Amino acid sequence: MKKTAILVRNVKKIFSTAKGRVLALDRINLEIKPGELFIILGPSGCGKSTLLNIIAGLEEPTEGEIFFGDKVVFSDKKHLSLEPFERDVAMVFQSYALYPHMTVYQNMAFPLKNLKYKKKKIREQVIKIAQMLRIETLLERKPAELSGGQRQRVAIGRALVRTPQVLLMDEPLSNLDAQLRAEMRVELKVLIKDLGITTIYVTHDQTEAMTLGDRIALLKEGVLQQTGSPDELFYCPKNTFVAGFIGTPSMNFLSAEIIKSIKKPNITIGIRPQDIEIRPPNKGIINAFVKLVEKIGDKYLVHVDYRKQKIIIETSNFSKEKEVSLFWPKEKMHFFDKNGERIESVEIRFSFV
Ligand SMILES: Nc1ncnc2c1ncn2[C@@H]1O[C@H](COP(=O)(O)OP(=O)(O)OP(=O)(O)O)[C@@H](O)[C@H]1O
Repeated sequence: MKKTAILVRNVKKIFSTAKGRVLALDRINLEIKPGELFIILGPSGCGKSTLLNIIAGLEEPTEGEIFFGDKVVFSDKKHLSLEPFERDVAMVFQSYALYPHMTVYQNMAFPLKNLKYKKKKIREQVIKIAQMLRIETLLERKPAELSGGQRQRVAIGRALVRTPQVLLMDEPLSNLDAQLRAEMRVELKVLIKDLGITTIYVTHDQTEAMTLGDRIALLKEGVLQQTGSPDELFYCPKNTFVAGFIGTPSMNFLSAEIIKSIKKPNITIGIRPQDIEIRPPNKGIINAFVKLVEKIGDKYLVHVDYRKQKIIIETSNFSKEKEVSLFWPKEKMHFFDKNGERIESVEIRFSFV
């Protein structure tokens, strides 16, 4: 098996608009492995869809190169750009444009008919994928007779029937309600893994990214912040943006100063809400005042004030104290320099400011 399914090299995208140029992507480098479920994550407008469209061949980068396996599918130097169908990609979007006059079966068979598959082969393939998606009983219905979740399954089925080399998905579950989304997410992962198709999945939802992805690339304003497994991004964020974007509630940030150091004295200390323990006053590291307590399921989110900075603690037991002390294990602290970049230092002596 080839080591790399998709290689994105130094991809830059500038849109020219009436109001000037928009730098949508700035020198993006990615290496996606065969069979990987790879997530492109980031806030609205960060360039996720642009990057996906560029990989699909629906949009051309301003600069850079893209490889599918050993094959160049885009190169600015070679003035080469393959069409989407030449790249053998299938796409699923947020709005699933099914043909309303066709049945589910006909919708799913459509891509295979176009490829001039034999009737028997089409039937076998549609039924196989419909069974995997658990829509085999709906094959004779029209899209209007289906629920949102069922329609989205049909759209996914239609993308998968011809077993493309690469599956590209742009927020495919965002039209579904929260419960259905969570269910579909799990099913989708099982299906993609069963089929072994290399998949790139765009979302702005970090929970979705963390549960679905083998690896995640997190973008901010067209710039790649970090690529890694969900655990790498959660436990070892490269900067304060990644640290704050991944995990709910967000990581707490506290200002501090390095003691006995001339260089970079101001730092930020990050501690996740789940890593903080509430103790009686003076029994922890810092004393703080409780401002608000939220109960979410069987958990409490305790909001406290510490020297005008807000800290959130997630805990499973809390009795209504007003004054508390907070404790956390040393190894749970994340250190960032004044530019927000992670500092990998085992021994940092600091004081809060
Ligand atoms: N055709 C275009 N012309 C000009 N600017 C564009 C065009 N398409 C996208 N942009 C700009 O490029 C940037 C990236 O857009 P893109 O749609 O890729 O973001 P996104 O991360 O997918 O956002 P969302 O999550 O809101 O869909 C934005 O600033 C956007 O306004």
